[in-house]
Amino acid sequence: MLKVAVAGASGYAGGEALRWLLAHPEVEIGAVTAGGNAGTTLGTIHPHLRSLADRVLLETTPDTLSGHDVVILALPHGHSASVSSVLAADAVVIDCGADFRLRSESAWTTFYDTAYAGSWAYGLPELPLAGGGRGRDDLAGTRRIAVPGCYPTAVSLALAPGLAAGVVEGDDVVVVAASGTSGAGKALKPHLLASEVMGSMSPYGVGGTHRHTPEIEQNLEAAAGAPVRVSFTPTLAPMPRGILATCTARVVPGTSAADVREAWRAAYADEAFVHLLEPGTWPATAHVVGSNHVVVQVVLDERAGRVVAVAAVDNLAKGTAGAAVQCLNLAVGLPESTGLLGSGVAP
Ligand SMILES: NC(=O)C1=CN([C@@H]2O[C@H](COP(=O)(O)OP(=O)(O)OC[C@H]3O[C@@H](n4cnc5c(N)ncnc54)[C@H](OP(=O)(O)O)[C@@H]3O)[C@@H](O)[C@H]2O)C=CC1
Ligand SMILES: CC(=O)N[C@@H](CCC(=O)OP(=O)(O)O)C(=O)O
Repeated sequence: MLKVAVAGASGYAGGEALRWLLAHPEVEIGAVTAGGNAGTTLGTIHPHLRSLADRVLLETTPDTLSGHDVVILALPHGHSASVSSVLAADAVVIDCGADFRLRSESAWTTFYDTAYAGSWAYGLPELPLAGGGRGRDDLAGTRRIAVPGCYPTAVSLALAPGLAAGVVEGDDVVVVAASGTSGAGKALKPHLLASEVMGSMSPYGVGGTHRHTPEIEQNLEAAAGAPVRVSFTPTLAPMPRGILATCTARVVPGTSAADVREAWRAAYADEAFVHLLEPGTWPATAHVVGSNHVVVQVVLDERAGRVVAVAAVDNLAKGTAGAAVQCLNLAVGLPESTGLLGSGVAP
């Protein structure tokens, strides 16, 4: 059995990591740690995690996190470098935060206000890469993994097949994506009050300012093998979980609808968690909530000369904690889908 600690277990991502770890046949849950909630029980914070209700949340220190095979960090940005640097080099550390996602220091300093900490192997196993590889090629046996952001997961999986297959241009990618409110974490924020969010949708981070923009470009550039420019607009939707990303990009002249379909079909034909839907059916967040699955659809808009690619993910599952467990599996040499094949919840 693998002994797994979760830091930030009182938050949404940490709680979701525990939910997946409870369903994992090879995992024993070790330390669960928090910030201000240290000293309280998990049952007070996450009453849905019934079997862990009596576990006391510990402080997040090198002592409480040492002695584990795997440590999952679900902390706010800026904390992972100091926490991970004191953990044993042979422990697998999987960071759900943004700290180690970007390979470009200048992109980091443009979009984040903490010091650049470097980059780790990027945890998007299904990402099709230029030249035929996959994101997972970097992950087997790795000890340090950065889990992607939730929007970059949805957008990258929606569009990368077309860029990797050379049927889509990368210089004019436009993305509008809606997220449920849990994407913003559990801390109290005025714009997330029920009376602000219920019955309303609103954009934020508009005008190329959202910090996921460089991460999306990094992924799509890895798929295209060439520079990519993205205009990304996130929106907040009145639902607790889920992301729906609607992405458009110009097609390479001469590309047919069949070429488009084949690029996406081939990219995901063998994937356990990413599913290209039958023509005419479109992704919905309700189809993936509670699961580690991603649903994708693509169509050629012939009048506009653009593909429209849509993906739905659960931001807390494949968008964070499910991905963390998938990366754990790859890092320790277990089958990638171990503990993750459960269905979603509906309605
Ligand atoms: N929510 C989502 O959909 C996604 C989140 N992520 C990433 O996962 C990470 C966690 O996000 P999320 O769960 O949403 O955030 P939450 O605000 O819900 O949880 C944050 C967690 O970090 C703990 N924490 C805060 N400050 C400190 C500190 N100084 N020292 C130790 N622990 C601290 C909190 O403990 P306490 O409450 O006890 O103070 C809590 O357990 C973030 O980096 C986020 O970017 C990534 C993808 C998607
Ligand atoms: C709705 C909402 O506020 N979402 C968050 C994204 C959450 C996430 O995936 O990203 P990180 O891991 O990079 O924090 C945001 O827009 O910042």
